[in-house]
Amino acid sequence: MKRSELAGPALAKPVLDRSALLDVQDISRLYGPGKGCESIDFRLHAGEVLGIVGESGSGKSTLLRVLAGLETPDAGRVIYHTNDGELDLYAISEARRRALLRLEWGLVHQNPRDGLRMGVSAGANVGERLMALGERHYGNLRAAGQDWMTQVELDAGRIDDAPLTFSGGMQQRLQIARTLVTRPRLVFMDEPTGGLDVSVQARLLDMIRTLVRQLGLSVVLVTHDLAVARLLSHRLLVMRRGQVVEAGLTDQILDDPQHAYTQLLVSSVLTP
Ligand SMILES: Nc1ncnc2c1ncn2[C@@H]1O[C@H](COP(=O)(O)OP(=O)(O)OP(=O)(O)O)[C@@H](O)[C@H]1O
Repeated sequence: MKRSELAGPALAKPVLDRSALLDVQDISRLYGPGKGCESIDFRLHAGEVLGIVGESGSGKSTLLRVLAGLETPDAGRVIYHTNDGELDLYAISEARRRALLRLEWGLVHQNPRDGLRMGVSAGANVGERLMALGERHYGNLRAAGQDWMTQVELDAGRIDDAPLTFSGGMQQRLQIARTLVTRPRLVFMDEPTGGLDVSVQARLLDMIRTLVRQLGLSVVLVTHDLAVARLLSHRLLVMRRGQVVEAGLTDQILDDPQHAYTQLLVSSVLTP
């Protein structure tokens, strides 16, 4: 991202539904001293985008995997607030955790190949997640495929093409369509614009920002790119060597960082 984009406007604050969606309580997952994540606490509210930032190796992806039910923590609890009550993510069965990811949550990987089935058509990639929710009507599945391809600004005329024939940016759009078609209550994104050309990144970011706003999505976003964090996140956690060194509103943290590490992170982006 360019400096000028970092200085751009923050995501407009939605009227937040202040109900808690996720409570993260003293979570640790360490592979070695300072490697992984340690003693992490925060609450995510409905309609909120929480950015997790920090340099490479600071533990962002480890934390995201634990939050998304993909890696068991050494200690701590992840409490998910459903409409029917609370679920303790690692006290429920593996099958129930998998079902959560399929039915109520969404995960956008940095590499779209990790989130798509490359050999089947774009439409099938979108329709498949709906089928997991019980939709069987071919016409409805196809219409949803076309609708979502349009929403992510892909040519719906390419619904029968395999994602293998798409560019990296197009594959990422398709992965987002596949994730959002089921209208998940909570979405995890790991470097969603990483590995793409800057101009492709900027257009994709713009689209993600629009969808987040329109759908009022609740998102946990991992990024090492402060410009991405600025554009998408309402609040930030800054991680260093597995620990959160600073947390707060995005503008406050990026405009007036308090911790020496955050000051370094911000200045290393701002200094040519
Ligand atoms: N499965 C694993 N086994 C051993 N060490 C691991 C494992 N996964 C991550 N680590 C280590 O834990 C630390 C944190 O890695 P993690 O991927 O969470 O950081 P990150 O902030 O997401 O970095 P990046 O942006 O480079 O992915 C690193 O030192 C990494 O080498």
